Amino acid sequence: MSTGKPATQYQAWKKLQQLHSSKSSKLVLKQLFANDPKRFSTFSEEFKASSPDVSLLLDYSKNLIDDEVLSTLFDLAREASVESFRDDMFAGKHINTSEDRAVLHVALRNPPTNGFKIDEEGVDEVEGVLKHIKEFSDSVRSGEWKGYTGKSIDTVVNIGIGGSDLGPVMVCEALKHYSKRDLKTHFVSNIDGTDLAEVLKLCNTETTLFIIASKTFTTQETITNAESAKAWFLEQAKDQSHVAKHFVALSTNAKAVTAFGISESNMFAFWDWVGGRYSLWSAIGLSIALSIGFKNFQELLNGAHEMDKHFKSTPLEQNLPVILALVGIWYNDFYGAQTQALLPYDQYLKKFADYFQQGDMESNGKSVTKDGSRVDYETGPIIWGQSGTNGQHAFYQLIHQGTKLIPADFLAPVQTLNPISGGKHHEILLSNFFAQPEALAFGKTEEEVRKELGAEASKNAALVKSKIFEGNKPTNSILFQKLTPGTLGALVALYEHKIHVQGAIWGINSYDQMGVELGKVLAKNILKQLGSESDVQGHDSSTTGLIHYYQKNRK
Ligand SMILES: O=P(O)(O)OC[C@H]1O[C@](O)(CO)[C@@H](O)[C@@H]1O
Repeated sequence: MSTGKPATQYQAWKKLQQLHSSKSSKLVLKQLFANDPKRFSTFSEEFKASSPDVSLLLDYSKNLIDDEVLSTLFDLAREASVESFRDDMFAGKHINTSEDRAVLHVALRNPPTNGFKIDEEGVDEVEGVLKHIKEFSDSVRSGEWKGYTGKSIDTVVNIGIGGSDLGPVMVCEALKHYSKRDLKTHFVSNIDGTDLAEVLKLCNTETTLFIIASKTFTTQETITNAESAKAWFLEQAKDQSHVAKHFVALSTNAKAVTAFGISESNMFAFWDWVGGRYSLWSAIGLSIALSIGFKNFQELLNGAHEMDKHFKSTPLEQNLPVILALVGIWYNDFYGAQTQALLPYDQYLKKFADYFQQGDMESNGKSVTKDGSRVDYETGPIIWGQSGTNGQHAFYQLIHQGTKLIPADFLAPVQTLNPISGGKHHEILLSNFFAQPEALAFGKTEEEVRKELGAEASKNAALVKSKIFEGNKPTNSILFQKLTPGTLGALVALYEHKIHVQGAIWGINSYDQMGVELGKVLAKNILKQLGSESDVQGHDSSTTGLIHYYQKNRK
């Protein structure tokens, strides 16, 4: 188990505080690189999976660290029992203590041959569900699965929210290159009727398959959207028995699925040891398998499994998720950085940051430790970002010259999947991928600006100042070979394990999400009161005023 101790109690934490006060002014990237020609090779690690396609290089040399800081960060990981907590997860211990659950998404991407045996209900059913996914996706993709008028399926609509949406959305976008183009995939998540209404305009009842994805099968948004989709379908199809050809469910809740009108044979199961935001590897990935085919889905799982093996067996000093987690903690807890940017230089990864907003922020956005003490240090960062080079023309100004420290991860493929115009686009893209971390780290001095401006510099002091780049902004750079399903699996697992390590050090439970409950309960109560003004009871004057304004003005 993780110690669950407040992180400030670790000796290494105290030492890191001292190191930050005594040497942060000396951790200047320009000097650190000048003093050590081997800095890149010292502070970079390569990950190679057994499949030659899946490899990546993590360069973390452009961080505000030296040997002493880094070795103290590794001491912190050891003191916080990161290794045994990791082993507990793989062993199926109930590390999600508040819900008394194992955390076993790693068991979903575990080939059956390596003897990973865990005594937890459902672990031995993983293969069976994968087989079900294979058979079903093959049959839909081949056209063998027919709708109620005998036509094949050409449109898939996944209805789900949070972890039952974001993973499939991100992966289907990321692996679009491998997708079956004549099978359209749509995602409906928001309770806002606009979301469903706009997707239904693109669908034909005869050829559309609805996937109702909900771990609990009680989520208000998903069940309401699913019911409206079923009503839309039945308006045309008329006969309730046709639902079986057009609606399938992904859930842990067989009772609620059958009550909704979907038979158990059309249900793809998973288990409560799969957290929603870690569920794309489970039956929740059905839309992925439909889009890219089961073989590619399996490769995605295999790539993640390779990263699991790396995380499980590599010494901390060479362990990529551990390194990312530790340098993240250095900024989050000692430099006071509030956010972490994820900046993929690959258009296919444009949803990567959105996905890890839930992955990271729902996991580590906690303020009490596992034993209930209020933390007196910062926990999970705000995750944000977008694909390069779009971000450069939007928010990089603030990263370069604003007042905030924004640690950023840059990710890019060595090889593009679309080498158009003789590879020109990719070379331009990558030149930006290389240039931005360089500019952030080394900046531009006043002297350089003055030289560049020539005579004008002496006339316009403000202009000179505005053109200075202070530099010393930390980044990680991740270069992967090519965006294959396996590589994506490895990248996602890399960040999942980073989140795990950070949660272990902060002593929090990364695997529950109590913070989403209160708003849900209040909304249910308010929904009952929206009928008339006199029903609106028990709120503050602001909430009451807003509801009354709505009631007076709705048509
Ligand atoms: O799959 P379900 O049960 O519909 O839940 C959807 C999402 O709601 C949450 O519980 C809260 O947002 C997430 O953790 C989960 O991914």
